Amino acid sequence: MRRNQVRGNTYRWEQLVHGSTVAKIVSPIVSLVVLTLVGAATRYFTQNRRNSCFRRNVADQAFVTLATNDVCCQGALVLGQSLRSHGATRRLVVLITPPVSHLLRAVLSRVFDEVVEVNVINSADCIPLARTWTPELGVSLTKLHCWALTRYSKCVFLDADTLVLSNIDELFDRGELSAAPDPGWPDCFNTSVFVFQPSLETHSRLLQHAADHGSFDGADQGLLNSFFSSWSTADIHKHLPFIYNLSMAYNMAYTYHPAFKQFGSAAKVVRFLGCRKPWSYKYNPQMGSVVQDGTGTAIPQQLAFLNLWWNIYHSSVLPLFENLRNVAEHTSPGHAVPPGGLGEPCARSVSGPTEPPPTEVPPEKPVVVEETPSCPKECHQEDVTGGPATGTPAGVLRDPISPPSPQFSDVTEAETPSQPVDNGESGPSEDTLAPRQAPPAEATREPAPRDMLEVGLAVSVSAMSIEEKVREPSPEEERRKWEDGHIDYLGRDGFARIQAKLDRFLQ
Ligand SMILES: O=c1ccn([C@@H]2O[C@H](COP(=O)(O)OP(=O)(O)O[C@H]3O[C@H](CO)[C@@H](O)[C@H](O)[C@H]3O)[C@@H](O)[C@H]2O)c(=O)[nH]1
Repeated sequence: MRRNQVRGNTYRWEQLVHGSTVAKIVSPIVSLVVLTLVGAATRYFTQNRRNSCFRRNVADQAFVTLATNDVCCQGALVLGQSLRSHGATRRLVVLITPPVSHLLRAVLSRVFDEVVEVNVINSADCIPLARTWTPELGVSLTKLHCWALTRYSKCVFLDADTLVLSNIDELFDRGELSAAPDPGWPDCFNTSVFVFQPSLETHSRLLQHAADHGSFDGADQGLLNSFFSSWSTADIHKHLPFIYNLSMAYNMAYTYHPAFKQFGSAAKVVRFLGCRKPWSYKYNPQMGSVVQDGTGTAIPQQLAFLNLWWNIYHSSVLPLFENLRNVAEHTSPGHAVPPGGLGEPCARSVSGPTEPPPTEVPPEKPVVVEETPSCPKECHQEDVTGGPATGTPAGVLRDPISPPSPQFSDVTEAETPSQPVDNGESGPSEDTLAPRQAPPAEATREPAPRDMLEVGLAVSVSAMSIEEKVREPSPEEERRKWEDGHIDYLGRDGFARIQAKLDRFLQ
């Protein structure tokens, strides 16, 4: 009966509609409006779903950086915090090498979802590369290991000396290999920022390519440009706009100043090119500005970015050290570090893909380590680098998939995929927090001088600086060097010292 009534109503409506001239005019308009509304609603819901999907962390994509020593780790930390503060929705991964100290590993694990230890690829070990080898840059070849991060479907690599100025998640819409032109030779891409697709096949082809052809600049950029040699002509979509890799060289005026004036404000990633990095400057926290010391005065455009870098360091990185130090002070020596790391995370701990990105540490947080205006630089170094109970790496993973390469004797032997891998679903397991049982394969090679760098922080009310110091090799490292045939005949292993040791032994 109800159905009949409905039918009756429909009939009357049709009669009414078809019978009236007004209805004949109104009907298409109503249909059009209804269709438009349905279309808009569909678009709205689809878009919303897509947005909410992207708002969640996308677990199989990552921003990746590299830091082979404690000094570069300072850059990686600022980069990581800048990504977080701009709402990066992908995971953050930092590749480190064995010389990175336990303290820095612990701090890195507060900012990055994964701290992955890889082997140093040093072009000095490879004859074809040796022709153009420069020790400073050779280590950057280590970034090739990013292709072995196959738990991610796509990644964006950023050098540790880059700083993110706004959200750059859209880079994940690009394919491999997307990069910005190098300012020095725009037919080459610059390898400070690039989009890539992890693949073990590409990884081993890259290593093979390095061994077969070397690198025309002795570093990763030459190698990657000759490997992805069609970049300049094949696909314009793989050319990232320059605003994703704005080069800032110290005390060098920008070569195309009008363009900088016109487009500079749209920059999304800035890179501190060359030998003088932000961490080489002194910073005055009261003024919120780097201290110009006359040795390579920064130009105004660069100064703004340098100040921003230091501002982030001061407000969001320094508290992480402070926090760890506090925790270490409350942890008796030999105490196991609890799962989840050392104390409360300042920035973040390992989180699942659905957790919202952590917020930056509020700038109000007190950050001064020691308030001693006239203290000499060295006096606070141990405050940070030598604190107790920081000897346990927190959330540090070995790279599970670095295949060995005959050309690179220092490349890690492949580890079984069954090794604990942080899947990002929970905090680091006790396994991953435990000190490594066996030294990594690559630790048997002699670390390059730059790899032996540690940092000290000199902090006073009016000046802060990150100080590089060359770490004395441990007795274990000394022994390994000796066993590997790296003998310091003129110094530590000189005949006189050996004789003295023998004499002592024979007494
Ligand atoms: O001792 C080092 C040196 C470098 N790096 C890493 O490698 C990157 C590049 O090294 P950098 O000293 O910044 O080189 P630049 O001369 O500023 O950069 C150019 O030259 C490098 C070598 O080709 C390329 O990797 C860069 O992409 C390219 O912009 C750094 O940001 C770090 O991520 C380390 O981890 N440890």
